[in-house]
Amino acid sequence: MDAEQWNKEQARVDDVRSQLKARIARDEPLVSELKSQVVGIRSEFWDDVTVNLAESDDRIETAVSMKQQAEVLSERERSHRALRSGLQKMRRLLPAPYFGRIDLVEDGTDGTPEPVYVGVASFLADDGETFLVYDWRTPIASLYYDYGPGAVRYETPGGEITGEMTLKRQFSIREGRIRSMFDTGMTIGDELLQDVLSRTSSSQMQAIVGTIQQDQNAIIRNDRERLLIVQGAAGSGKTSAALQRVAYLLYKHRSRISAEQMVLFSPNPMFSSYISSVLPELGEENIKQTTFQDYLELRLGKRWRLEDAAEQLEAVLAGPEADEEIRLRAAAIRSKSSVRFLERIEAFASGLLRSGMRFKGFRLRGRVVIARGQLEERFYGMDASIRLPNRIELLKEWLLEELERLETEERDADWVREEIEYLDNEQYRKIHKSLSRQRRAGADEDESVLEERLLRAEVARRTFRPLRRLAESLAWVDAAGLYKDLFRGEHAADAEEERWSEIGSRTLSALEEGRLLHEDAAPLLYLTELVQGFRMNTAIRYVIVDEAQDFSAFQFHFLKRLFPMAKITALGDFNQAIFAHSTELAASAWLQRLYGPEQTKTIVLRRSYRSTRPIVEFTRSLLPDGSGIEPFDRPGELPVLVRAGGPEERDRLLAADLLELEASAATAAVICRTEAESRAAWERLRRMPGLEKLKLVTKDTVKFETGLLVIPAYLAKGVEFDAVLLYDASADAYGEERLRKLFYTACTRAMHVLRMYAPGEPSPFFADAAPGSYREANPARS
Ligand SMILES: Nc1ncnc2c1ncn2[C@@H]1O[C@H](COP(=O)(O)OP(=O)(O)OP(=O)(O)O)[C@@H](O)[C@H]1O
Repeated sequence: MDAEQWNKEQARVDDVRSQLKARIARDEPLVSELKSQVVGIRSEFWDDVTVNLAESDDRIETAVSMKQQAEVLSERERSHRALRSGLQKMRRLLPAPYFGRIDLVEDGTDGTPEPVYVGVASFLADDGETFLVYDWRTPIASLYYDYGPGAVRYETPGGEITGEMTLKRQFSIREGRIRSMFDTGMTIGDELLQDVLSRTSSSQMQAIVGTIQQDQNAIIRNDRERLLIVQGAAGSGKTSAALQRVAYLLYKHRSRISAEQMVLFSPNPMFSSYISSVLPELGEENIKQTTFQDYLELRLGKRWRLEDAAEQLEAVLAGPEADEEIRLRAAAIRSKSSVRFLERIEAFASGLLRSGMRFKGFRLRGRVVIARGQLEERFYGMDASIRLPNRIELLKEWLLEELERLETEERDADWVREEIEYLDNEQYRKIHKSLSRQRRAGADEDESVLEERLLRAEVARRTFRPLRRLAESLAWVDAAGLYKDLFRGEHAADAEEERWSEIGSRTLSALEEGRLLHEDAAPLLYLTELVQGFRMNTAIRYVIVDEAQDFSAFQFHFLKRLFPMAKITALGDFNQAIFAHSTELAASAWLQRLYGPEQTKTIVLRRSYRSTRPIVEFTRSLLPDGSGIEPFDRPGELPVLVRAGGPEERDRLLAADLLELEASAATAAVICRTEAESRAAWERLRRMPGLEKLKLVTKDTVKFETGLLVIPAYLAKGVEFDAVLLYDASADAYGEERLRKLFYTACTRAMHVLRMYAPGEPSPFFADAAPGSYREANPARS
């Protein structure tokens, strides 16, 4: 880049910055002035309105006066909000007003190229028309991500615009100084990306707007189909794209959709904390984040001891695959997460229209007042065309009426007389108040008769209250009983799932003990909702599912029903499918069918940005179909397999490496297979000199912190570390084929350094790695 160009661009940066500073200086006092006005109006609201309610004229005057004040207040609040948000944007732009420039000659104009500067927010000149900076989410800015110099086109709300791009330039600006500047072709410069990717990790994910790649941009701006599936290699920017997508959608639909109308399903609370700063960094409010486990807890948690996904995984990893119990458990998880089971539950639910429904009767003081049989009789006495949830609703209405009738009837029962003795003072006071009211109203009953009548009514009402609540809650539909039926008698005999009868007896005994295994939670809830009717949330417009390969068929069906007005974005990587119930995303026929092919789009991301080229070359060669994964050309050291004579030696070598890495890496993570292994490793390592500060991450850790840490592989999903030290890469730990994806997931967390320690024979996965893609070290012997 010649000096003249550089100086010109620097002069423009200086100019934009001085306009920003002038505008900030102008608006700052205005914002504080408006704020004090708002606070003032709020506190004086009642002083300034004439409150006089005595005469009707006064009342009108009061209402008018209040309305006027309220209007002034909301107008000031609006202006304050708008000005404050403008100020925040300008402050964000000040250190680096933009990161890109394209020159565009629109078709039908005089041929003069129009420069378009792209930054994190728009900034207009004082004339209110000239864009000094365009927000990266404006339609014209999409050219920056989608094209290189040459013919271009983009969509605007007013139609398509075509033209020619004559220049594409990227900047790295810090504190107002241009640090680097490149003219580029199609892709957004490797140089800048190199620069961004070579940094060390942090406790929070970073925004990537300056270097979004074309395929990522397609994810960010897609707003057509109901379901967007993204299958992307480890580190290909799925989570990043998802978050910039949220920012884009909030901008695009800013007058219609707010952050509360979006929800992101993340794998665990620590991951939520890791990504929580991206949207604020982009000037947007955070959207609600939740986990599927939270939803299950909310719906089922009170009645059951609910196992979570981590506990399930730990159970499956607790012993060798050949272990009979483990094999059975894995088979159960697979079967219960399958589409076949889902369809079987649906068929079972339709069968309930004719027979097999289960209810729980209502008891009052140990006596059955509404028997199961009565409920069944009414249920099956209804017209055959009425759907299950409608029948339940009708039955509930009948139940409430019936309870009311019973309550009236019961008032005269002897037990009521006895219960009256136990009424507390408060109750008595209430009744006497009501008594005197009725007296005033002219009731001519004898005082004591009237009192007794009221007391009896009160006792009956109190006693029936829990029954009424029960009726409302639909807990009288015996959903667990119905679910158990799937594992008993004719239904179990019909099942095609492998080893169903053994799975059945395990399931039944867990349920009897009040334990709900993770794989049973979603199916049980699904069956319950098929019978009782689905609860819906119609306010949510966008649902983002990260680590979507960990969602089962049931969970996707839930999302569809739970959020009927939402578009769903499902991002995942089948190669990181560490749970037995995982979904193949792009290749999954049933997922494609969820909304139908017309409403489904799949985007595949192949390029991996997180790790250096040597790490990607090593990790992809562990996969049977890994050749499709493209490394980004960032140099680094070869992954190392450190052979140790035994666990003690491994600990010593690993501890020495940790201490050495501490100087260069913001975060070095010792990754273990399970929580139990992590805890044991942590106990051993932190006793070594210098490692007292080593942190242990568990599923209860809610905040992601940098430093030296020990973490189980499944919790490390989605996050990244400068250095990864695989605690045990021996055949003992990773000898089984089923652990390949867990091994891959652990290794792909590394950005710059990957070291794997084998205290015994190394895992057979090393034999599959591409020749020369890692080196061996045998430090103790060398
Ligand atoms: N276009 C980009 N520009 C700069 N950095 C990027 C870009 N795309 C991805 N990255 C970086 O690559 C790393 C991995 O991104 P991210 O976590 O979004 O990937 P992922 O596909 O969700 O990974 P995984 O499936 O392994 O969890 C992050 O550090 C992210 O900032």
